[in-house]
Amino acid sequence: MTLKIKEVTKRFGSTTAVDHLSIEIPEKEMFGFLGGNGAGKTTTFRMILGLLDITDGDISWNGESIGYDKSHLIGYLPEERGLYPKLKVRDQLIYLGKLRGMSKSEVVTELEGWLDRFKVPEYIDKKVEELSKGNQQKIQFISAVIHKPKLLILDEPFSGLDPINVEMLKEAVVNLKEQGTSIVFSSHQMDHVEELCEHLCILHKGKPVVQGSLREIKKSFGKKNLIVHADFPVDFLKDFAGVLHYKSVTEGCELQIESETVAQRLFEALHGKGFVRKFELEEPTLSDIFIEKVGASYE
Ligand SMILES: Nc1ncnc2c1ncn2[C@@H]1O[C@H](COP(=O)(O)OP(=O)(O)OP(=O)(O)O)[C@@H](O)[C@H]1O
Repeated sequence: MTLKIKEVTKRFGSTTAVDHLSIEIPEKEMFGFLGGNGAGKTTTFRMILGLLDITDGDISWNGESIGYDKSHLIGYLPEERGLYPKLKVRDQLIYLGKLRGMSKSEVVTELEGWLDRFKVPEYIDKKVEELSKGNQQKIQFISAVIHKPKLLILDEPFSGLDPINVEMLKEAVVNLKEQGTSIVFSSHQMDHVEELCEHLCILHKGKPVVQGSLREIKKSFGKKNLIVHADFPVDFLKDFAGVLHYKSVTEGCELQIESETVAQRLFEALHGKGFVRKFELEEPTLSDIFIEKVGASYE
């Protein structure tokens, strides 16, 4: 089971929201779909769901064209949450589950399982409007997964959740992946993507600017974060050529450097000045990569 997005373009009049995007997402994969505001993420999701026509290109699921008729295979947690406030959780989910071909008893069994898992079994008889925003989000998540979709699209799944609920939802998402669900997920919180995704794509103005495995992407960026802890003042390092950012910390400094060769020069400059307790080159974070690739041309 593979989702294939092939050379997909979407135009709204003179605006090109998605521009020649190609992605493949296999089974048991959690794929990170990143981009700044207006990059084209939601537009892509809506094309996958068949809610928007594709201007050019093709999206297929397991070799077959995808569209509205495949909606029972897909689960979607939209960024703008949309539950009926006056309905009880049970009735809401029965309604949504039936739309996806489930019987009432199947929905109730699944729903009870999920509510137990989220430690809120009593919510079954509550109206949505009686729940806090974060708890409404749990219900919306359940509504996206209750029919056991093969492909799950999560738009900013963790926004608005407290750290305990973030962990609970992460665990649920990882379990679904392990059971075989393909998951595409967008987030502005890079640490979540870094923790959960093996592959990712960063979109900028509709075009993919970084794409591939997280490990390879990091490797190709080189180690540009340097940590220096020393028993003597190290602020003279900030004046060296190739030092892009300098931050003083209690034990020394943290630097961003142009390339690994700059680190070699700094290492030599520290020689004989005193005791150096730490000199460590670190891989860039996903946030560093995002800022370098997208930030440079950000409006
Ligand atoms: N129905 C529409 N009509 C015209 N333009 C649209 C429409 N939907 C989206 N756009 C434009 O397409 C571009 C991509 O928007 P999209 O909502 O896909 O971005 P996004 O990456 O989801 O952003 P965000 O992170 O802010 O949710 C934007 O320039 C947006 O204004």
